[in-house]
Amino acid sequence: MVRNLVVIGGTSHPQLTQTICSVLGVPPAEVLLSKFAVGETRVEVQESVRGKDVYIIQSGGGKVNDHLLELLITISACKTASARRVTAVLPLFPYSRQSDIPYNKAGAPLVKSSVPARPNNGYTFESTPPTPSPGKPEGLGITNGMDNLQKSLAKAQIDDVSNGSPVKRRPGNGLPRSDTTDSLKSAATSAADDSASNISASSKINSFQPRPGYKQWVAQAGTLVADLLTCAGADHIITMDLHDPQYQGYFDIPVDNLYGRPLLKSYIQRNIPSHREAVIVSPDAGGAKRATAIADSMGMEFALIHKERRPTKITDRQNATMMLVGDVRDRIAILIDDLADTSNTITRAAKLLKKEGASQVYALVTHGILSGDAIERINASSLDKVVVTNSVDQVDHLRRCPKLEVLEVGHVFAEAIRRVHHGESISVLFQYD
Ligand SMILES: O=P(O)(O)OC[C@H]1O[C@H](OP(=O)(O)OP(=O)(O)O)[C@H](O)[C@@H]1O
Repeated sequence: MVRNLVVIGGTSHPQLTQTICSVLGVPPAEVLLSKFAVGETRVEVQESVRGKDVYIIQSGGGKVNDHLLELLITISACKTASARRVTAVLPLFPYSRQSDIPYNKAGAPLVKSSVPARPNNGYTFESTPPTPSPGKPEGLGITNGMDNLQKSLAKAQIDDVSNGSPVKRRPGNGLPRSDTTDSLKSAATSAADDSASNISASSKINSFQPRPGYKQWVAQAGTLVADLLTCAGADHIITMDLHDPQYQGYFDIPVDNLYGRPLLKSYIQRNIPSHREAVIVSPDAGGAKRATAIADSMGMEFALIHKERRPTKITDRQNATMMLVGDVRDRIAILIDDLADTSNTITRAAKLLKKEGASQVYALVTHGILSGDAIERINASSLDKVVVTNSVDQVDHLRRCPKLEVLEVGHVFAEAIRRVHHGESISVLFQYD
C-alpha cells in the first residue's frame, strides 16, 4: 500500500490502469468521465486529491483527440482541487510524431508541393487492403466502393501529371470513372496508398492549390501539445519510447521516457529459435538507432531498409522506393520499430525481406496503434508474427489478429510511478543491456 498516491484512469486504457493499480496496491480513484450531448468532455473527480501525488493514466491511439482533451481537463481538475503534484502517464505520447516537420532542404517549416517520382523498378509496395482516406467512413475501404474510388483517384492523378500540374488533385465530385486498364489499376493502387495516409489533414493538403511561388505552412502540433499539458497543470510526464526522444526538450517540466526495449529483447531471447543467427532489421533510417541498440546489446547482425528518395511531405512517405542494406537470406528477420499505425511500414518491409530470402519475418513494435485497416493489412501480409506492447489497448486487436502477441507494460509503469512517488531514481528502468 502506497500512501498519498492517487491513480486516475482515463477512458483510453482501463485495463492498463487496473494493472498499474494492482501492482501498486491502490484502488483507482473515483472519477466521472462522460460527455455532454454536444460532445464536450465532462470530468468530475469524486474524491479528495488535496495534497496528494496524482498520476493520470491516459494513452494515445484510438480516439486520440478526445483522450487528450480528457487528460487536459482531468489534470486541470486535480490542480484546482489542490493536488500536490500531477503526473501525466502517457504510455503512447499523442502527437509525438508531429514534433518535427517534413524534411525540407529549404528550411522549416515550409513544404514544397510537387509530384514525387513513382517507383519504377518494377517492384510494388501496394498494401492489402488499402486504408480509407481520412474523412471517409472506415468501412468504405475494402470492397467495391474503394475499387471505384481508387480508379477515380488514379485517373485524376494521371490527368494532373500529363497536364504538367505540380499538384496532385482529387476528382472534384468523387464519382468513379470507367477506366479499367492494367496500368490504371496499378496507378490506382498507388493512389490508394497515397490516400492511406494516417495524417488527418492529408485530403485537404492534397486538394490545396497553391499559387505559383506559394508554399504550405505546416503546424507544429507537438509543440502545442507540450504547452497544453504544462498549461493545464502537469508537473511531470512519464511516457515510453517517444518517437523522437528530442521531443523531451519541448517541455520545461521533467519527462521520463521509459524504454520498451527490455521487453522486446526478452521476447527475442525467449521466443525466437536460434535468435543469434537472426538479423535485426530497421524498416527505415529513422529507426536505425533504436534497432542497432538491440542488435548490439544482443550480439546480433543488423540490416537496414533504406528509402531511396526522402519525401518532402509526410503524405508522400509511402511512395518511397525501398531497398535492403544487409543480408537476410535463409535467416529470420526481426523488424524493430517504435510504432505501427497503418502498418504500411512493417508490411512493406516484410514483403521486401521475404523477397530477399528471409525465412521468417517478425515485427517487434512498442506501440501497436493499428488504426483503420492495419489489422487486415497485417493478416494479409508476409509477416509471420507481430509483437506489440499494451501501451495502447490491444483487446480488440488481439481478437482480430491471429498473428498478434502482446507484452505487458503495466508493471514497468507501476514501478516508475512507485519510484517517482518515493523520490527514487528510475534510471534502472532505462537500462536494457
Ligand atoms: O504503420 P505506419 O503508418 O507505416 O507508421 C509507422 C512508421 O511511422 C513512424 O515513422 P515516420 O513515418 O514518422 O518516419 P520517421 O521514422 O522518419 O520519423 C514509425 O517510426 C514507423 O516507422
